[in-house]
Amino acid sequence: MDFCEVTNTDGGSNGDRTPCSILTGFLGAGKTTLVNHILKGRHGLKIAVIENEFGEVGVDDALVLETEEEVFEMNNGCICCTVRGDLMRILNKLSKRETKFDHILIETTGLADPAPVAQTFFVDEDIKASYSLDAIITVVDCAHVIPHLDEVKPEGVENESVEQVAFADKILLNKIDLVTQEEKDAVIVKVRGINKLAEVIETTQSAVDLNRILGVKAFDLDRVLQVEEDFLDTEGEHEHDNSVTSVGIALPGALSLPKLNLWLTTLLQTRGTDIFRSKGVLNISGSDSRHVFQGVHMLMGISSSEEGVGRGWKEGEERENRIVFIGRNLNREELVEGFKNCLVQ
Ligand SMILES: Nc1nc2c(ncn2[C@@H]2O[C@H](COP(=O)(O)OP(=O)(O)OP(=O)(O)O)[C@@H](O)[C@H]2O)c(=O)[nH]1
Repeated sequence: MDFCEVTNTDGGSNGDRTPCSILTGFLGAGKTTLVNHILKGRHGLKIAVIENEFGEVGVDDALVLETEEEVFEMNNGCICCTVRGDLMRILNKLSKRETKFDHILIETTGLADPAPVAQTFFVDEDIKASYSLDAIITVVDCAHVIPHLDEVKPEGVENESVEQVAFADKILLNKIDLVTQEEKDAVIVKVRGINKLAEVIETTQSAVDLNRILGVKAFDLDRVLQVEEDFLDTEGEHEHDNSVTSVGIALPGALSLPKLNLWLTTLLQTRGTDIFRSKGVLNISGSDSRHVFQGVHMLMGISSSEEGVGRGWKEGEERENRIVFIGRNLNREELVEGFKNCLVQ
């Protein structure tokens, strides 16, 4: 992979304020891949990552690279609603540290509206004094985004996918390896219909030149106020699509890889329209490697630490299997039963 040098080594600081980027994009678009790409870059920046994950059984901590950078988890709700207080607390705590970070990355869940997260930087006096919002970076999955952008939600319910594109300062058109030229052009037309001003950058594996996204001072409050005039109104309500839920399962034991492959392939082939996202960390029978499962709608893959994906099991670490499904009409019992059937007896 290309390593990118960030020449602006002050992290695009505004005075003493630390620049922050909000990384957003629908489920499975490539946000964690982008975080890993940034952490691997030779940019000389001391970066903190704040992660928010949807669902009660977290696996994202296992998917972010082992790194010297500090990663903070916020898994008690959605960043744009209930955990905004947690975000403010983490940011305020970090600003009081003696060793300061050069840049903060905030990865939202794929179902978050970035606007209330961005609002945090303008309504809290301590945060305003310590941080500047550098850019909202939206990762778009070219292969899957159109049905999500087109979806008509019930009255009053937000289309988070549209909000994520609308508020973006930088849009990564990711997974261009999965689409034809015509499909990509259709995504560009759709995205441009929602946001005419953001810079659009085509990527695979979220591999973007970091000079184009970090320390860029791209967030423009005036533009956002044109998109949403009550952006600074902290009393403003936003309603999520509650038909999208998650089922998280944690199981001890070892799994049979052929059984698991068959179960997941069949499940996603038949239910992959409703199951938007699935992911997991797995203990496979007969293998000492830690396996990672990734699914976005019907596309899925299982890879292992032996192949260089994720880290291996640590000495003494409990080899638990954790899997998460996010989507509509999920049947917990059926999913638990299916997953359990993949255990080696
Ligand atoms: N083919 C292809 N796959 C990609 C690309 N970028 C990311 N992926 C894969 O897409 C899957 C989801 O990527 P993540 O980075 O975990 O996506 P995410 O947006 O963090 O997902 P959530 O946090 O669950 O919303 C993984 O299997 C990635 O390896 C790409 O450009 N092309």
